[in-house]
Order: sequence, then C-alpha cells, then structure tokens
Amino acid sequence: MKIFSASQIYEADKYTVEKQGISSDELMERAAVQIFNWMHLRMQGAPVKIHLFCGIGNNGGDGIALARHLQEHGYNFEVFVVNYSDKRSKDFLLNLERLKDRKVWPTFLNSDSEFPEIGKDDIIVDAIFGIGLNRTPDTWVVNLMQYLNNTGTFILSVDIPSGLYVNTIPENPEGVVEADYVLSFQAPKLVFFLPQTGNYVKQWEILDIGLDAEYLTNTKTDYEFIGKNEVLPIYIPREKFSHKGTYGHSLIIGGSYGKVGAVILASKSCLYSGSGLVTAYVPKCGCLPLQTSLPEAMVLTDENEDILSGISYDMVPTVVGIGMGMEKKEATSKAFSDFLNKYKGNLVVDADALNLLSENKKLLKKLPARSILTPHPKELERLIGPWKDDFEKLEKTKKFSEQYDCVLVIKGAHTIVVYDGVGYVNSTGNPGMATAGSGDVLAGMITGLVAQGYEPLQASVFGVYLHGKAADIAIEKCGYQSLVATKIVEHFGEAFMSLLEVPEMPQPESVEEN
Ligand SMILES: NC(=O)C1=CN([C@@H]2O[C@H](COP(=O)(O)OP(=O)(O)OC[C@H]3O[C@@H](n4cnc5c(N)ncnc54)[C@H](O)[C@@H]3O)[C@@H](O)[C@H]2O)[C@@H](O)CC1
Ligand SMILES: Nc1ncnc2c1ncn2[C@@H]1O[C@H](COP(=O)(O)OP(=O)(O)O)[C@@H](O)[C@H]1O
Ligand SMILES: [K+]
Repeated sequence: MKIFSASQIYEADKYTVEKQGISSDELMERAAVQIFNWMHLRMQGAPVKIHLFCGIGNNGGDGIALARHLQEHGYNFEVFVVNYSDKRSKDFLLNLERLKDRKVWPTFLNSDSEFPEIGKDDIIVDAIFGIGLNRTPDTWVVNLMQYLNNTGTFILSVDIPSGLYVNTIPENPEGVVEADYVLSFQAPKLVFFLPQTGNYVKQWEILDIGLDAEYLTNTKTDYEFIGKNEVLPIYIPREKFSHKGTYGHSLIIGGSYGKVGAVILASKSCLYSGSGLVTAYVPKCGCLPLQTSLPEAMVLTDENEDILSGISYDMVPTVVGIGMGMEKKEATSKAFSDFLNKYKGNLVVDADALNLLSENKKLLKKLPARSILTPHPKELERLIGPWKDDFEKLEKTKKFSEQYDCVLVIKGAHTIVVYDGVGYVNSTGNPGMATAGSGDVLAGMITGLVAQGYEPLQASVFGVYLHGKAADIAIEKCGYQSLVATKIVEHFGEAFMSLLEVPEMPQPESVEEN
C-alpha cells in the first residue's frame, strides 16, 4: 500500500473532483459517511455521549458533517468548534450551515474558554487538525489537546491525530492528540510508523473515500506499507522437480567464544526459511555446539580456537551472511577486510561486521553491489552518523544506500527497508521481538531467501515481513515476554503458510423476518 505525502493527497483530491465531476464537499461527505458508518456499526445506537472537537479547516469540516449524520440517527452528541483561526474553509462553512439548519448549535471554543466536562466512558472525536497543520498550534489549543489526553476517554481521530504533521516531527511533543483509534483517509501516513510519532497512534484503519484509482496507481511514492498483499507477488513457489541445489547454498560466517549461539540461530533460521544447504563458518570452538544443535548444517572452522582470524573456504556459496556474534578483534577485522577484497557475490552484513564497516569506512566501497545491511538503530548511527529526528534518519539512510548501492534494513518496530530512494515500511512484528538473537534470526532468514533466488530488495522486504509474522503467530501461544529468538524460527513454517490462507468471505447479513 502506498504511503502518500500531503501534497500528493491534495493533488489526488483535486484530480478526483475534476475527473468524477463532483464538488469538493462531496468528498468531505464521503469521508463523514465513512466515519459515521464505522461508528454506527460499533455503537449500534448506544446513548454514549460523543464530544466532537472540530477545527475550522477541512478536518474540522469532516467532524461537522459527521455530527449531522449522528443527529440523523439519534446519537447523543455535542459539537465544539476549536476556533483557532478566522480562515475557515469553504466546505467547513458549508457543513456548519447545514448543521445549523438542523438546529444543532456548536459551542465555539476560544483562548479564554473553559474546557467542557468529559466523562471517562464518553467518546471524543478529534477533528481539530488534519494533514493541513503547518505550524505549532497556539498554546490554548495545545492545552486543550492535553486536556483531552488526560481525560482517559476513548479518542477517535479523524485522518490523523491532531498536532501531528505529515512530513516532520512536532516541535512540542505535548501538543499532539493521543489517539486510541485513527480513521485515516485512503492511505496511512508515514508518521504512524516512526518511533518519534508512532506512539500517538494506538490503532489505525483506512477508510476508502473513492479517490481516483488511476491517480493512486500511477503516482510513485517515497514510502510503501508492506502487508500480505504486497509480499504475495514476491513469493516463489517450490518446483516439483527441484532438489536442494535449486535452493542455494548459504554460508553463515561469524561467532566467537561465548557467542556461537548467534551463528546457530542464524544458520537455523537460514535452513528454516528454505535455503537448500547451509554451511556455518566459525572459530574451532563453534564446531561441536553447531554439529550437536543443528545437524542439518555443515560446519567449516577457522584455524583459531576462539575468534575468526582468516576466512577461507573451498565451496561456492550462493550467498554469504556475515557478522553474527563475530566480535571485532584485530585479526577478525583483517579477516573481514581480506574477505571483502575477494568476495563479489550476494552478501548480507549484520552485527559486528556492520560495526567493522563503521570503524573502517574505506571498506564500504568494497561491498558487492546490492549488499544487504541489517543495522539496529545504534549500528545505523555508527554507519551514517547521528540524526536530529526520524525524518533526517530516513533521508540520510536513503543517501547512504544510494552512495554504496546497498539495501539498508532499519530494524525496530515497523522495520523500514530502504533501497533506490524508496522506504518499505513493515506491518508485522511485536514488542516480544525485543529479545536477544532476534536480529540474528532476521539476518539468517534474509540470507536464506537470497539463496533461493530472491533479489536482495525482495528478500529483505519479504524476510522482514515473514520474521515479524512468525513472531506475531508465536506470541498467540507464548505471550510477549516468553518469545525467544528460537521460537521465532520455529514459527517460520506457519508464517509461510499464512500467505496461502484465503481470508474468510464476509457472510451475507441475515434477513430479518417479519
Ligand atoms: N483526500 C482526503 O484525504 C480528504 C481530506 N479531507 C480532510 O481535509 C483535511 C485537510 O484539511 P485542510 O487542508 O483544510 O487542513 P486542516 O483541517 O488540517 O487544517 C486547517 C487549516 O488551518 C491552518 N493551520 C495549520 N496549522 C495551523 C495552526 N497551528 N494554527 C492555526 N491554523 C493552522 C492551515 O491553513 C490549514 O489549512 C484532511 O486531514 C481530511 O480530514 C476531507 O475533507 C475530504 C478528502
Ligand atoms: N518493539 C519491537 N517491535 C517489533 N519488532 C521489534 C521490536 N523490537 C525489536 N524488534 C525486531 O527484533 C529484531 C532485533 O534485532 P537486533 O536488535 O539486532 O537483535 P539481536 O542483536 O539481539 O539479534 C529486529 O528485527 C527488530 O525489528
Ligand atoms: K484530526
């Protein structure tokens, strides 16, 4: 699913209005009807008090139009106009008139107004600011937002939590509505998924307001949201007459005394994601634990007992995954540099191999084209330097990826894969994954997918999705706290199978008999 910028959404609006020969208030009406239907389906006419806080732009207009539908269906509601400016939008005014025609009189809130009483079990609709926010809200509006946040009442935000910008971080973190649910028009906004702004959005859903499909399809966006629909076309089914050679030979290089587990996890993950053959390359101390715990893998050992001191092998890997548990000893650093001088094939770089790249930036130029780098935020910072906010982080990452022609996987909640100027935002995963070794498992999985013929970008996007999906399936059984990296691997099978599940068809509504 594409993630559009604010200007693209405004353009889509304009295009839709022209092409469908409708007036702009019709789009607002569609938006309001969709929100109303969403609420009505859940509330079924319940007399819960609904407090609508509407700004004076089109986001406010959506709220005002919604109020009309609530009235038509006998809901218990009250409308407040958050009068932060005298530049009211045309469609806001139109809907305000329509509401007044029905004898609904909103309360206008200004800088000196007292805020209304709100019960804990009521509902707040937040339609103060939408994607048009372009400067810090006035102090009294910030106070109102904080007041709403502190009520503990369920907050339903229209399009975007008020106070969030679409393309930058809010100056004042207090001046943002903390939404329990966001009903976002047509496409999610990037800020829903970034560490600095994602916390304002507990849950979200898309409402289709019928923007022009041609515009939406043909417009290229800087970000995409990756769900099942996006990964399904990537999936390569298995051939009947295939053999283990068909699915590649992965070489996992890493490990040191006390950190052999990282290689075991990555190798296991690589096998469980479908690599035909897996060889692990470890210091001597790693041989026995690997052979004991993972009989399906082959093992090659370094001459050194405890660390990697030279990387040489007499096989031709389809792909190499390097760095897990590797440490950064001098001999290892030299071995890694020598390896990069020789190796020109598919490569996945993780953990200490990333840190070695950061410490010796000259090595970056030696990376084979389209290498995959899988840093967590600290490793990313060492690679690209500090950033002032999440948006700068993304821009710097894109630049880095272009400069060194590599796929960068920014790990975290909503991992973002960056390549060729586009960021692919993952939809799966959960906080249970904040556990030792889950990164090793991801690197192993991506390596295993490359082995089977997935292109580096596809392998990264698909691997990140499946890794999170496996963890999502696993926590259903073990909960967040007990999710360990091994359990993620053990649920790869179910993650793959979930791709082929057909969603249940909605049942036709039963006809009421008279
Ligand atoms: N295609 C879509 O997505 C549609 C969007 N609609 C709604 O339209 C919204 C966007 O509406 P607008 O562009 O009118 O913008 P908003 O309603 O978000 O903001 C209102 C106006 O206030 C001004 N403003 C911005 N920051 C301010 C501040 N800090 N203090 C005071 N004034 C400030 C701006 O001039 C802005 O245009 C969307 O979020 C959505 O709710 C719908 O009505 C119809 C279709
Ligand atoms: N809160 C979270 N929500 C979703 N995924 C997470 C969360 N925390 C961590 N992860 C995922 O878990 C993995 C952690 O990787 P990393 O930090 O390298 O772990 P390790 O070094 O222990 O292997 C990444 O894939 C990351 O996206
Ligand atoms: K809003």
